[in-house]
Amino acid sequence: MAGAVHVRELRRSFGATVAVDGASWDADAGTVTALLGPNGAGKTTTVECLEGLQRPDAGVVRVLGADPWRSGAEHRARVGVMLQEGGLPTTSRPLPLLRHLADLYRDPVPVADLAGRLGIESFAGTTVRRMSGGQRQRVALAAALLPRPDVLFLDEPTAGLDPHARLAVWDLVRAEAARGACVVVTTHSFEEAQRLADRVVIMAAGRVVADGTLDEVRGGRTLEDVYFALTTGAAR
Ligand SMILES: Nc1ncnc2c1ncn2[C@@H]1O[C@H](COP(=O)(O)OP(=O)(O)OP(=O)(O)O)[C@@H](O)[C@H]1O
Repeated sequence: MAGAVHVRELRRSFGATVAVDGASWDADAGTVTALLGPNGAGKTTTVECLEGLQRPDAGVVRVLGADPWRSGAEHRARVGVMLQEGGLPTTSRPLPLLRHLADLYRDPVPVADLAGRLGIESFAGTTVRRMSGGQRQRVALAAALLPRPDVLFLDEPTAGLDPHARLAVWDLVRAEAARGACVVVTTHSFEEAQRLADRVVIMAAGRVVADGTLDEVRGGRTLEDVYFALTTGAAR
């Protein structure tokens, strides 16, 4: 299905701060889109509008053809979300927590599969409170993948992960796209964008300053050069 994620002329302000200033881009099923941009560029605000956590002031956002602000439980079950903070209950251990979440879904990925691929067994006895940041992130990612979502939003999924875990996450994300999911990843890592993404959207000061396939956006230069050329002076 084309156009799994659709953003048109999106605007969202907080008081005098225009967080998103008329952004437009699309992402298709079976692809990974990397959303890049300096701190404060409007990436999280855009993604939260797509997740139905924030309401746009103007413009249109659609996920799987639905307005995420008004959509119900059935729609939400098709959308996987991994937030930076994780939002995991602090006294849980990872495997019972994931098994409990799996029970909420009709056809979950087996917990043992995800736990194995993300190396979660090695800290199975640790409560969320005592986990390292990277361990929490792996559990949050496993939780987002459990329902086999059609659309997956990942906010800096490998920030702070060790190199082995990073590779495992990249493999899993590519596998999600290969089975047909539309994956949107916000990242500050050029390596991550280049390893993962079919398409790249670069935001600066609330606007989209580049949008295309990785090769289109690079245009024969490095992604890093293009990024700095388009975003320097736009940080806030
Ligand atoms: N709830 C809020 N109240 C006030 N201002 C906000 C709020 N959320 C975001 N902003 C502002 O909107 C702008 C865009 O923030 P946003 O979090 O979308 O950026 P970002 O691109 O995700 O940044 P980062 O890379 O740091 O995560 C920033 O100036 C931020 O301070």
